[in-house]
Amino acid sequence: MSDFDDINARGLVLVGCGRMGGAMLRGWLAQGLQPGAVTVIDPKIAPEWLDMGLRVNAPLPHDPAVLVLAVKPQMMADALGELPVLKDTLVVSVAAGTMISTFEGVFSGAAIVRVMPNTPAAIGKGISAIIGNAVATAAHLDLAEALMAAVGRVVRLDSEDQMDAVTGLSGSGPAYVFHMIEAMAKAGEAQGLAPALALELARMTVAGAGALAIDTDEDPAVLRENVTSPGGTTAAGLKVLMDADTGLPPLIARTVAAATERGRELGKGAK
Ligand SMILES: NC(=O)C1=CN([C@@H]2O[C@H](COP(=O)(O)OP(=O)(O)OC[C@H]3O[C@@H](n4cnc5c(N)ncnc54)[C@H](OP(=O)(O)O)[C@@H]3O)[C@@H](O)[C@H]2O)C=CC1
Ligand SMILES: O=C(O)[C@@H]1CCC=N1
Repeated sequence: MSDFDDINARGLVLVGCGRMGGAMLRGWLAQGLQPGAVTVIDPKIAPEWLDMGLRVNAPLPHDPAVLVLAVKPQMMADALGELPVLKDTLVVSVAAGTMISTFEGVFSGAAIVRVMPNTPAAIGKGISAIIGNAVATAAHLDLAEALMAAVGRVVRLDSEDQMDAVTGLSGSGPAYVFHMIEAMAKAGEAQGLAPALALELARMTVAGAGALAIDTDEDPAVLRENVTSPGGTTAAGLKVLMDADTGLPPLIARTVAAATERGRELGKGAK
């Protein structure tokens, strides 16, 4: 990615190198970000990051191209309090809930882009939604988009109001899908399959269906119908899964609503 040229020259600061910060960093390094251009601030950084040539808990460069904030929303105030004033640095936050206005209170006059990524970014298969503040120019948004495009697809939002729903859907979404794998494997076991076999079948079924869903222009409903023979096994299964009262649709609706609401609460400072 050509935008890494500026970042490699001026530096990128990553505050918080846990599950999400680490997933993005892994993706960026694979795409050409130079380890020596990255300053990672994380007091309890995992040992795996220590021998990669990163600048770990080192003094910050005086004018980094990008500051990425990837600490938990509940830790954000502490993390922000430890940072120096930065000039001309694009501030990117991936924190759920934490509003752009919170960062504007700390980085006065700065371009700020709020991003909601997800952990498949670690293998370049993430989806990120981005929204900038009023100071963020087209160039700032392009830089944020390029950074996130290095680890997956990017969509731009019209309004920050959409961010909690995005968080509840795609930010948290990989966990729902992993749980689907767990649940399918358990269900296979209940029908007599050995645990390892059931897990392998469930994992590859979800992975293969996901790959097929993005490899074609077909609507997911059509892909579903392609599996469903009239009077066959899938129809019998879907009768249960698609039940309007007890099936997946109301369950997923409640799931995404609960996650979205939690994002709103975090945005209001809930612990
Ligand atoms: N995980 C995910 O799938 C996604 C997460 N996010 C967002 O990413 C952010 C990070 O989440 P996640 O990676 O899961 O959380 P983690 O707890 O895995 O990572 C956060 C890291 O930040 C460290 N940390 C805590 N305080 C500070 C500080 N003051 N300065 C520097 N580092 C600090 C933590 O250390 P310690 O463990 O010692 O506290 C930890 O290593 C959250 O805001 C979350 O909303 C967004 C999308 C998806
Ligand atoms: O669970 C969380 O709060 C974070 C945000 C989205 C995914 N993980």
